Amino acid sequence: MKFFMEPELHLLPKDLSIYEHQVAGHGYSQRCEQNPVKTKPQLLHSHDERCIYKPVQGAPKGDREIQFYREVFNEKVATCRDPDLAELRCLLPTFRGVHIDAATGRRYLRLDDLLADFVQPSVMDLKMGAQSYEPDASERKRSVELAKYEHRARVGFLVTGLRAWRQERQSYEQLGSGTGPR
Ligand SMILES: Nc1ncnc2c1ncn2[C@@H]1O[C@H](COP(=O)(O)OP(=O)(O)OP(=O)(O)O)[C@@H](O)[C@H]1O
Ligand SMILES: O=P(O)(O)O[C@@H]1[C@H](O)[C@H](O)[C@@H](OP(=O)(O)O)[C@H](OP(=O)(O)O)[C@H]1O
Repeated sequence: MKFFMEPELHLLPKDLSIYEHQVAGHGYSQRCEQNPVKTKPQLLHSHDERCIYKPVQGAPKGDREIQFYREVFNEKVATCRDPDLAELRCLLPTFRGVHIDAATGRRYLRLDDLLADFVQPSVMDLKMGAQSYEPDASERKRSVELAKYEHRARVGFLVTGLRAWRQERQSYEQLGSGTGPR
């Protein structure tokens, strides 16, 4: 019940749908698998609010992400630990608080849907940098990340997912992690 004591927590609205334009990230691979049992929480969408609800990840990543958005979108920029963070606002979806699903206790970040104005949007998800694990990552995490794209150290980024609308075929083309320059 700890979460209900947080001052800036709101209830998750009803009538949310699974976000159809997610191309990578947590929960995505499971969504693509044929297994009907989905244990990972999914990115949710409110068409009317033009927002997405992104599941807060486990510790420590989830709370770090909340802290990051709270600092960037803090109205009192002068009280930010790093006022330069406010310059990131124009590059990020607007953060509109943390919501909780009362039934499960799971928390969600409410963010503007960057694709709300687009019809048949094409989306590419990238991870910047030559490495995507922390210095103290487990051997397992290292090998999972290294196996995703063998040219990453040289190319300097990884394409984690790409979904492009093909007008001539009137359908989406989907490419997964590991796509990229060779
Ligand atoms: N505000 C948004 N508007 C539209 N689509 C979004 C938004 N946020 C996320 N997405 C979609 O969800 C995907 C995953 O988002 P994101 O990379 O933030 O998730 P993540 O689980 O933190 O991923 P990772 O841990 O791999 O960085 C994006 O590639 C995009 O398809
Ligand atoms: O799509 P899935 O199957 O949920 O897979 C997750 C996805 O690849 C995330 O990008 C990754 O987090 P990071 O980008 O933070 O490494 C996470 O690693 P994790 O399990 O170590 O959190 C994976 O489990």
